[in-house]
Formats: sequence, structure tokens, C-alpha cells
Amino acid sequence: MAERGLVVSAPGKVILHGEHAVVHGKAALAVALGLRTFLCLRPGGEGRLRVRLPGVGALRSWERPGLSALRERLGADFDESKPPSAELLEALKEFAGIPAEASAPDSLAILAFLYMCLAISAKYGDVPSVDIVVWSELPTGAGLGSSAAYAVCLAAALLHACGAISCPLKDGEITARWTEEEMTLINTWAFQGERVIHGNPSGVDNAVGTWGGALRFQSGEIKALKRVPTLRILLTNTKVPRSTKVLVAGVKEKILKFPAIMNPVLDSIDAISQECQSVLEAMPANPSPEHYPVLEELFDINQHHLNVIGVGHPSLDRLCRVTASHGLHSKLTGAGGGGCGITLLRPGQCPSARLARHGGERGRPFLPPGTAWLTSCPFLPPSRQTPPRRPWKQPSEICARADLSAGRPTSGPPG
Ligand SMILES: Nc1ncnc2c1ncn2[C@@H]1O[C@H](COP(=O)(O)OP(=O)(O)O)[C@@H](O)[C@H]1O
Ligand SMILES: C[C@@](O)(CCOP(=O)(O)O)CC(=O)O
Ligand SMILES: [Mg+2]
Repeated sequence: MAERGLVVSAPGKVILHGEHAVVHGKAALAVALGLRTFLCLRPGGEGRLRVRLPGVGALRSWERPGLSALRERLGADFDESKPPSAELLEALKEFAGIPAEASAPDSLAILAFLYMCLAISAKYGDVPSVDIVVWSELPTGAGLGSSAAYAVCLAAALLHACGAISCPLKDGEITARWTEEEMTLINTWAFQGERVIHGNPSGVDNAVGTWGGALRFQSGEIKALKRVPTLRILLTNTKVPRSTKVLVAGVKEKILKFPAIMNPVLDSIDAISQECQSVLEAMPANPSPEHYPVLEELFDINQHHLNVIGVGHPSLDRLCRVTASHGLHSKLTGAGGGGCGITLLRPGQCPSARLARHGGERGRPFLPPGTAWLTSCPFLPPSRQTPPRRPWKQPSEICARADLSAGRPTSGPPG
């Protein structure tokens, strides 16, 4: 491991179409966000492994021999091609003092960390003696893929600390990418981390967190969308908390209960993703405004479908209603049940100031109490995204940065 340490970062994502359906083998269209999760890895002292997660209020430290002994005891169960078994996760919870049914953000984050650390070190080397801090610009549990960005950062850092992937930084370089082969390995392990947090993820979020840009994802197949137009999308966080794991499990239950009713809905969502992709690919050659009504209608139809499969929420209904009263079209993004919604903006339309300051239905404020105006997100291919604000903060794909400072990185974690 590099003596001077490393900062890794990975972006969050927005799903344009295909959330939930993608878990059941349908297509999804997703794009990396300019908001990222960061991880700082430093050589640790005294044979300890320390992890600090200020975003979820967790700080843990373990002696390496204790972790090695646990790993030896459970070693046969670590296999990156299979979901982590319930028995393995129970054993890790017991070791970490996490109650059996705990689903709090800190519990899931520590469980994912322990699983990834032990599994990666079982395969590639020794349990590393390192200090790890993770912090994020992404809201947690809001549909923007914070769990995947966290898992991608952990996978990259732990694979690096165990010697499974190189340090991509050459002398004098400040930022770098791993090779394609190394990124594939990072993505594979990040998916395992997502499995711990989500239960049954599709893999779309960790694919965007690893590769960045705009992509189509279906059954593990990742296709970069190269010729997509600049779409302006407004992101609104309802700030209603929810858990992806619970929502994904709820959809599965509904499909099992009403297969003949739910499967056609998933097929229709799949067709929406295909149609949207065709429109996006036609737009660069023919950038006429006629495409927008189609994209808007696809948002509306998909939002209805997402309500049908049980992942809507009154806060999201309100977002759709209020934006509709301004001629705009919205849908939820990510797992739903609260979290974030996206609103499509036409070229030249800039409603944020109007909506945020004066908007709202019949004089009521546009945003319900506790709602944040998060950001507006350009839907751009990697090559045309806006330049990074900080040297290592590229808007697409995972990237590594040398921890050049003796102290904290400049955009360091709080506290
Ligand atoms: N910065 C972070 N530090 C630690 N854990 C995180 C971080 N970001 C996300 N997580 C983990 O991911 C979980 C949220 O995942 P999820 O419910 O899928 O929501 P989303 O991925 O939409 O933000 C949190 O409860 C926490 O366990
Ligand atoms: C609902 C789903 O399609 C996306 C979940 O995204 P998020 O965790 O809400 O950011 C689940 C998945 O694809 O794994
Ligand atoms: Mg998630």
C-alpha cells in the first residue's frame, strides 16, 4: 500500500427509467451525478483497523488478530460470485455487536465494511492495518445511490490495501483511473457490498459508481450511452427517509402475490426505457423540441407504474402535482417511497428560482416543510460534463487521488 495513503471517490447516480424493474431483469437508464462519496485510506498503527463513517455516525476499531481469527473461522463462506449467506451475516453481526434485525444506517454500513474487508482479505492477502474515513456529498437513503458509491469506494480501497489492484497514481500525478480490468474487479466487489446493504440489488448503481457517465444496464450487462444529448434535470429531495432494501423486498412480494398483474407493468417499464433510449439517441442528430413531449410523457407513465408497484409516496405525488402546475413533468428516482424525484426541464426553461421562491399550489410554498432544493443535474455523457471543481473531483467514474497532505484532504470529512 502507498505509504502516503490514498483518497478514492465515486459518484452517486440518477436513474432516468427502469428502477425496480431492473432488479427483475429489465433495462434501466442511469447517469452519474456530480455529487460524490470520498474515502481516505491511510496506513494504520499498532496492528489495528479503524473505520470512521461520519455520515452515519459510526466509529469502529478492531485488532487485526481478532479479525484474522474471525476470517479463518468463516473463510469458506467468502465467495464474490454468491450473495453473502444469512449465517455469515449473522456471525458478522454477532462479532460487531449489531442486533440481529438491525437495519439502521450505521449497522448496515459497518456490516458491509466488515464483510468486504474480511472477504477481500481472505482472497487477496492479510487483513490490512489501515485507517479509513468515508464521507459524502450525497444524501443517505434518498435514491441517489449513496450505498453504491460507499461500496465502490470501499471495494477500491480494500482491494488496493490488500494488494489486489495497483495504485494507479504515477509520480507527480494528482488523479488517476484504474485499468479496465481493475475497475471490473472493483465493480464486482462493490456489488457484494450492495448485496449486504440492499439484499437483492440489480448492480446498476455500483456500475454507475464505478464506470460513471450515462449507461444502460440489464442483467449485469453494461452499455455506455455515448451519443446522448444534454438533458437538464432538476433534482428534488423530499427528505422523506426510506430504505431501498425494504422497498425492493416489497416489490418482490407484490410480484409473487400478483404475477399476472405486476409482470406486464415491469414489461411496460422495460419498454419505456427502450423508448427513452431511442429518443435520446435520435436527439443529437435531430435536436428539435418535438422530442420533449415524448420524454415528458414517458416520465408521467413511468411514475404511474412506480405507484402501481407500490413505491410511491405522498411527498412524491406532491412534487409531481406542483411541477405539473408549472407545466413540468416529474417522476421518482431510485427506490422511491420518499427520497428524490427528478423533473425534466426543456431547453431554456429555468424554473428553479420561480418555483422555489414563489411557486406552489394556490399560494402555498412550492416545497413542503423539510424539502430541500438539492441541485440541478446535467444529463451528459462523460466527455461533455462540466469541468471538476476540484482537481480530483471528476464528474464521472471512480477516481483515485494521492493523499498528499500530512493532515486532512482539502475537502475533508466533517469532524
Ligand atoms: N457515506 C456513507 N457512510 C456510511 N454508510 C453509507 C454512506 N452512504 C451510504 N451508506 C449506507 O447506505 C445506506 C443507504 O442505502 P440505500 O437505502 O440504498 O439508499 P441510497 O443508496 O439511495 O442512498 C445507509 O443506510 C448506509 O448504511
Ligand atoms: C430500486 C433500485 O432499482 C435502485 C435503488 O437505488 P437507491 O438505493 O434508491 O439509490 C434497486 C436496484 O437496482 O438495485
Ligand atoms: Mg442504494
